[in-house]
Amino acid sequence: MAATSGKIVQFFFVSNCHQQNTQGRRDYCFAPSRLRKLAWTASSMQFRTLFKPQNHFSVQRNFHCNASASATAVPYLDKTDFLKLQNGSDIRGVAVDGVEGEPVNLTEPVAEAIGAAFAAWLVEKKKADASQHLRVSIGHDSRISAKLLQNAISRGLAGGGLEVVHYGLASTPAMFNSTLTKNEAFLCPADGSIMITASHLPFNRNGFKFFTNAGGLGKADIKDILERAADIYNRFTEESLTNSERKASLSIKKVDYMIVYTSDLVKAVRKAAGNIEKPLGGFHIVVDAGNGAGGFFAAKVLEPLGAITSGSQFLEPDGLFPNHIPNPEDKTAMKAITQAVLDNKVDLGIIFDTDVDRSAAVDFTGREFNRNRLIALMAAIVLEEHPGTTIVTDSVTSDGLTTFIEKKLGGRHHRFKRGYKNVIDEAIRLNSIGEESHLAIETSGHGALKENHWLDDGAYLMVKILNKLASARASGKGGGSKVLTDLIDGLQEPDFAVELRLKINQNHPDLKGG
Ligand SMILES: O=P(O)(O)OC[C@H]1O[C@H](O)[C@H](O)[C@@H](O)[C@@H]1O
Repeated sequence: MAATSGKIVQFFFVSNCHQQNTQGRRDYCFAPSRLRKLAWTASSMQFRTLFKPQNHFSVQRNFHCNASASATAVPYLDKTDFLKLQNGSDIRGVAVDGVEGEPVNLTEPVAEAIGAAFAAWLVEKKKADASQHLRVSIGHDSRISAKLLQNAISRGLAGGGLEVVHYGLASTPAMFNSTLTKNEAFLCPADGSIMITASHLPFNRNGFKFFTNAGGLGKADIKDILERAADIYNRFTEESLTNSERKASLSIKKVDYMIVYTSDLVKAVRKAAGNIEKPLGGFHIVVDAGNGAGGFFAAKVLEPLGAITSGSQFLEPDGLFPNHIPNPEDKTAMKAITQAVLDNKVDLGIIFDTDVDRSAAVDFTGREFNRNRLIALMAAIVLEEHPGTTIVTDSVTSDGLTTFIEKKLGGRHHRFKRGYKNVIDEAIRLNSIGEESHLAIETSGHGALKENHWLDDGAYLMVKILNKLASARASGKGGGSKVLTDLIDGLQEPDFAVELRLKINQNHPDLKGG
């Protein structure tokens, strides 16, 4: 294996893979813990490409992974191992081996147990009896471990008696949307939905976000599911694993749900523009999907609306994220989309994170609409529609933003705990106690609107911005994205802002008892 720079790492999936050495011998690899039962099949797929992923390791893609686990190997894990996979209201773990100090903990059997646990949780939640076949939709982003985890979690769901529908490459907001859509031709609505993603985290991570039509699952639900998963996992037998695999092979269906989701976005822009077929005709807009799942936005949303999208970049899914981290909070990512805007002399640039629940934009001069500026822009748009409404944001927003929302726009700025689910739940709570709020948004680029079912959707935020562009032109105001820039005129910006994130060791003795 040759190195081009830095450290050489050969990546392989620990849970269910083998590497083939030069003599053609297969070396099986498993998580280094107490093995209770062990047997994997060896059907394989192989990748051989030299590339340089986002973490600057030089890596030769040379690994072989089973498409399915046919039988019965589960190393012993206890409840705490499962609970460590909780990341707020998501599940996140390491799914690909090879990064020093980051052993795989999101293996296929673990994912299968989580699927079975979600099935049991959902049946209980929906008070479904055995005759009702609840339906769960599953989508994933571009990560290299996506397919294996999809198949594993599907086995858990199918084993639990649920109908499983695969959407393939999808966005997180589309998955939530599938629980709301009523369209039997696309097997909707789904009773539950799972997005396989670790958002903007490095390529070796992966995880799950869960939805019902009531929204994303909260922290308590995730803990409940992980506790159930630990019990299920340690009760796995050869027979139960074979049975769930058989059920999965008989029951999994596939649909291209992104057709429904993207056409809803297109309809929303057309409607806001007074039912014009191509309200973005003549606008030149570039998209940077960072090789995540958001590439659809150029061809499936902007182009049908009439926009030119040439110069868009990193639209092809590549789970090694070879160009930049797909995250609008990341400086390199913002620099990349800004450069694309300036090089192509376009009206607007749009950037998404890997699973498209975060977004940001760049105006024609290269000015970034991210962090406080994105919130100010969205607040200006929403406050025009709902004068006086409360804008709920995360806690690290600037005082200049508060002044802008309250003094210039006439709204109220309600700062709350960081975390997209926290700000959304807070906005819903405020409405329930009589304080009107139409927007919950974070500096991270996550944002949800009341008019869109509080769906945390980076693509919908961009739709609101596109509506503004289209309506400004329809009313005779030209100037491309200047209309957006003008909306945040008067926003005071901090001269200097730096964010420090401290790694806290949860097991440190100083944290005990306090
Ligand atoms: O799902 P993600 O895009 O990773 O975001 C989930 C959360 O990640 C981090 O904790 C950020 O600080 C939060 O602002 C964000 O809500």
